[in-house]
Amino acid sequence: MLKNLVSNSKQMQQLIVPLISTGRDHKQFFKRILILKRTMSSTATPSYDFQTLKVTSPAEFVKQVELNRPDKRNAMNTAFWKEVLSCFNTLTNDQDCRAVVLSGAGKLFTAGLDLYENEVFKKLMASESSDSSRKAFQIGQGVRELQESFNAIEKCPKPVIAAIHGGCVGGGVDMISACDIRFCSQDAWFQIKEVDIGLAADLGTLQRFPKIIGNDGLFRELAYTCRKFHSDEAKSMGLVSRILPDKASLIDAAVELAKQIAEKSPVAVQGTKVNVVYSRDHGVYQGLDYMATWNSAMLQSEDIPKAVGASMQKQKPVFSKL
Ligand SMILES: CCC/C=C/C=C/C(=O)SCCNC(=O)CCNC(=O)[C@H](O)C(C)(C)COP(=O)(O)OP(=O)(O)OC[C@H]1O[C@@H](n2cnc3c(N)ncnc32)[C@H](O)[C@@H]1OP(=O)(O)O
Repeated sequence: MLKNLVSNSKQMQQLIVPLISTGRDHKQFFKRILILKRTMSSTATPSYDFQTLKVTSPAEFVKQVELNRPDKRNAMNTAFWKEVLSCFNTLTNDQDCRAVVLSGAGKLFTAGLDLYENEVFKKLMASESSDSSRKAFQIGQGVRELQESFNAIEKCPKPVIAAIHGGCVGGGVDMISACDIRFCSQDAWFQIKEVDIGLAADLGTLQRFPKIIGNDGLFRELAYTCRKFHSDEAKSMGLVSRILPDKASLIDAAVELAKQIAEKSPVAVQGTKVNVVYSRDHGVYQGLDYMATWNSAMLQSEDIPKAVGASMQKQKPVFSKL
C-alpha cells in the first residue's frame, strides 16, 4: 500500500526499496521511516481546504485563490485571517505553484473587515490587564498577527496578481497593496475606508499603497477622506495596470498573465520578486549587495543554460520544479 501511495515519486522509491529490504534491522527501519515521513511532508500535494477561500488550479503551475464568502461580500472574519496566512504559506512551498491569481467570488472583491463578526476586535481587546501599557503590548501583538496575514502574500516568492471586480473596501485595499500586480474590471471601485470607522489603516495600505502609486498627496487625500475612486482613476494613478470590460475577461487576463509568468524559470522569477521587495525597502547599495549575494547562489542554476539554449534555438524552455 505504501508503495502504491508514493509510486509516482522516484525519490520515494529510492527510500522505500531499501526500507523493505532492511528486514529485521529495526534501527535502520525507523531511521528510514523518519526520512520518508520528512520527504512525504515536503513533496506531498498540499491541502487547500478552507472555509473562506477557494483554491483552484486554472492552468499548470497557476493557482487561483478566491475570497469565498459571497453572501457577506467576502467580508474578512476571524477564520479569514488565519486561512490567508496558512494559504499563502502553503503556496510558498507548493512546487506546483509558480504564480497566483487572487480574486473574489460574487458581486464584489471584498467589503473589508467583517463589521458584525467581531471576534477579531474582541480578541484584540481581550487583555485582562488593568495596566494600559501591558494591554497596549497585547493589542499591538494582535495587530501584528493580523498584519502577518497580508505580509504572507508579499513574502510568498510567487508573483500574486490581484483581479478586482465590483468593490474593494478597507482591508481589501490593504490586501491588494501586498500583491505584485493589480488588474480590475471596468466596474471596480476602491475605498480606503478605515478613517470612516474611526481608525488608521493598519494592515499595510499606509506603507505600501503610496509606494505603488508614487503620488503622496493623492494617497493622503484618499486615506484622509475615504473618497471612493473608480477603475479609470485607479489606472491613471498606477494602482492597477489593466482594466478589463467585465469579471470574466478580468479573470481570463489575470490567469493568462499568471500562465506567462509560470512558464519562465521559477528560479529567475522568484529571485526577481524577492529582490524587488527587498530593494523597495532598502537603499540602492544595500539592494545591490543583497542581489549580488542572492545571485552568487542562483547564477549556478541549471535554468540559465537551459533558458539561453532555448532562446538561441527559438524554442520554449521547460524548467524543472523548484
Ligand atoms: C484591527 C483591524 C484591522 C482591519 C481593519 C480593516 C478595516 C476595514 O476594512 S474598514 C471597511 C469596513 N467595511 C465597510 O465599511 C463596508 C460595509 N459594507 C458596505 O458598505 C456594503 O455592504 C457594500 C457597499 C460593500 C456592498 O453593498 P451591497 O448592497 O452589495 O451588499 P449589502 O446588502 O450591503 O450586504 C450584503 C451582505 O453582506 C454583509 N456585509 C457587507 N459588508 C460587510 C462587512 N464589512 N462586514 C460584515 N458583513 C458585511 C451585509 O451585512 C449583508 O449581509 P446579510 O444582511 O446577512 O445579507
